Amino acid sequence: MTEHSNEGDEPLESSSPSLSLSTFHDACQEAGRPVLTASELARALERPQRAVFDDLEALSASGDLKRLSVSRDPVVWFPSELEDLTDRERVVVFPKRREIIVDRPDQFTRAQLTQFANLEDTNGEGGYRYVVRPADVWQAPHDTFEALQRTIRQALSRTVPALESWIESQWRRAHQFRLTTHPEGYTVLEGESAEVMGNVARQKLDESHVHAPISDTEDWVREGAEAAIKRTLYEAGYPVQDDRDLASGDPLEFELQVSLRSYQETWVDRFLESGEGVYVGPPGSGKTIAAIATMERVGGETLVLVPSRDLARQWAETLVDADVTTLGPDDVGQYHGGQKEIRPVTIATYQIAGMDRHRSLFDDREWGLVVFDECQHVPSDVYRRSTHLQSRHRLGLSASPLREDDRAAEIFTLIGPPIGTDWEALFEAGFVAEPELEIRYVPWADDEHANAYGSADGRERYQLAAMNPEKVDEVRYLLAAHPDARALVFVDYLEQGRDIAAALDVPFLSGETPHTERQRLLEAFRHDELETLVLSRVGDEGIDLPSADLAIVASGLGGSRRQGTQRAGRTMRPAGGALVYVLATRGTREEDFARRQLQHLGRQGLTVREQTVDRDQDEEATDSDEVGGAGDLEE
Ligand SMILES: Nc1ncnc2c1ncn2[C@@H]1O[C@H](COP(=O)(O)OP(=O)(O)OP(=O)(O)O)[C@@H](O)[C@H]1O
Repeated sequence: MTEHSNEGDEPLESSSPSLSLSTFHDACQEAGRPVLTASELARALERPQRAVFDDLEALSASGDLKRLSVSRDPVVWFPSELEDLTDRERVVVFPKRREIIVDRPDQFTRAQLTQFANLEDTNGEGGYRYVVRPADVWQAPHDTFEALQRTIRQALSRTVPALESWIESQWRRAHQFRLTTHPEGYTVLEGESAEVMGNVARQKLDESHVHAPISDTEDWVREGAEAAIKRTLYEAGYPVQDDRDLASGDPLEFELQVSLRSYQETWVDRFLESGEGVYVGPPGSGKTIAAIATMERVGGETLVLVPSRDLARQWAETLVDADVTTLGPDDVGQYHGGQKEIRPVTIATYQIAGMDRHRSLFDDREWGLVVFDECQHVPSDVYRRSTHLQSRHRLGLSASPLREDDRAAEIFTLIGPPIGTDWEALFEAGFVAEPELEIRYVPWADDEHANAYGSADGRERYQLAAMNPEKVDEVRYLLAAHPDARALVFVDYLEQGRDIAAALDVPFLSGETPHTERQRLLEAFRHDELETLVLSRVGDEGIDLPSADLAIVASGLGGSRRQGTQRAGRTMRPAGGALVYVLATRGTREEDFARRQLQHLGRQGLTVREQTVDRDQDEEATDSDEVGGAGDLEE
C-alpha cells in the first residue's frame, strides 16, 4: 500500500471533491474496460495523479474498489463487485467421461463433491478435476439415492440428468444385496428382488456359502462365509452392503486425550455408521490418532496388525502416551518375534498373524475391532485366517489411494470401503505440509558406464542406471545445498548404499543392520544427533521413520507407485517445508519411471518439478544456496 502513497501528512488537494464509485464507473465506461490505473484515471478526470491515487486508496479502504498488482505493470483498480463475478466458482460437467471440472470451488462444494467423486487433479490455480468412479458411488454415505441426488445437485448447482442416471444405476447395483443379522443371530443374505436373488446370487453362490433359502429374497449364510460371499458378488459387479450387527467384543474403556480435527471426526463418524472402512490419507495426516479415536468409540478390545516390529513398538508407545490416551502399559501388548503378550489392545505383525501356530492371537480374546495398518500390504494368509473376524469392526489404514491397487477388491470386501478426504484440503489447511518434489536427471559418470548400459539388457540395464556413480556426487551436492536439513537418502541396492554412506561418512541402515543398531540410528536421527541417514528398501516400509527436511531417492524408481508415495510421504510431516529429490540417470528408462511415479503424486495436487543436471555448472554452484540455479531447465 505504500509504493505510491503520499509521503506528507497533508492531503494534497483537500479542497477538490473526492472520488466516488460512480465517477470511477463512468471513467471505466469511458475507457471501455473494467480496470484502470491511477494515471489513466487521473487523465480522464484531469486531476493530479497523486491526488487521484489517494482517493483510490480511500475507496479501496472502504471496500468499494480492489487493487491488483500485475507483475511489473502498474497497479490496476476495479470495482469490488466485479471480483464476486470473477471469483464465483464455475462447474463444468462431462457426463460421458463422468468428469467434473470446478474452478475455484468453495469448501462446501468440495465437501459435497468428495462424497461421490474422487479428486484426480488440480492445476494449482484453483482448477479441480473430479472423476466419479463406480466405487465412489458405492461408498457414498447416503441412505437413499434421493439423498445422494440432493448432494449431487447441491455440488453441481444444477441437474445433470445423464450423470445422475449413471450414478443412480451404480447406486442401485450396490444396493441389490445386503448382509443382515437374523434375530436368532445368524447372518442372512438379502436380495432386493427375487429376480436378482435367483439370477445372480443363487447362480454365483453354492452350498459352501449358504445353507438354504429362507424366502425368495433371503438365504441363510453359513458361518464364516461372509467374506467369500462379499468377494464373489463384488466380482460379479454387485458390491454387498454389510449391515450386520457387529460384535463389539469385550469392553475396552479409556479416554482419548487429543481433540480430533474435523476431518478426523468425519472419518470416525463414517466408520461408525457402517462398522467397516479404510481411512485413506497422506502420511502424517493423523490416521493413527483417528484409529485410536475409533477404538475409544467402538469400546471393544482391539487387535492392531502392522507390517513390522518397529511399527508395533511405535503403536504401543503412542497408545500408552499419557498425552494421547488414558491406557496404561498393562492394557497394551505386543505380539511378534520379540515378545508375545495378548492384552486388551494387542499389536501384532502380519508375519506372525499369518502363521498357523499363532492362531490363538485371533481367538484368545473377543476382539471388537481389528485395525489393519498399511492395509495395502495385508498378506493373503492373514486375510484367510481372519475371515471369522468379519463379524467384528474392521478398520484399514492406508497412505496410498487404493484405486490402482490390485488388491482394491480384497481390501474393499474384506476390510471395507475407503473413507477418503480431499488431500488438497489437508495440504491447504496446513495439517500436512506439501513437499516439493523434483526429479533431477543426472548424467552418466563417464562414457564407460554409459557404454555398459548401452550393451546391457533387462535387469542389468536397470541396475546400471540405478547405480550410476554420478549419483553419489549428486547426493553430496544436494546435501551441501541444504546444510541444515535432516536428510534421508533412499537406495535400492546395498552396494550403492554402502558407497554413498562411505563417500559421505554417514551411517547406512539396511536389512543387515542389527535390530538394536537400527533403533539406535533412528533414535539419533529423531533427536537431531544425526543429520543424514542412508536407507535401503527396508527403510521404506514397516519402520516408522522420523520426519526429515529432505529426502533424496537415489534409486528405487522401478518400485511401485505406492513406494513413491511412501518415500515422498516420509517428509510430509506437519513441520512443513520438506523437499524431495528423485535422481534418475539421464537418457535411461529411469527417466520414465521417475516421471510416471511422480505423476501419481502430481495428480494428488503436489507440484512436481524437473531439472536436468549439468555437471560442469553444478560444480561451481555447490556452495550456492540456490539449487534451482544449478541446472539447465527442464520441461
Ligand atoms: N487431532 C490431532 N491433534 C493434534 N495432533 C495430531 C492430531 N492428529 C494427529 N496428530 C499428530 O500428527 C502427527 C501424525 O499423526 P499420525 O501418526 O496419526 O499420522 P498417520 O497418518 O498415522 O501417519 P503415517 O501414515 O506416517 O503413519 C502425529 O505427531 C500426531 O500426534
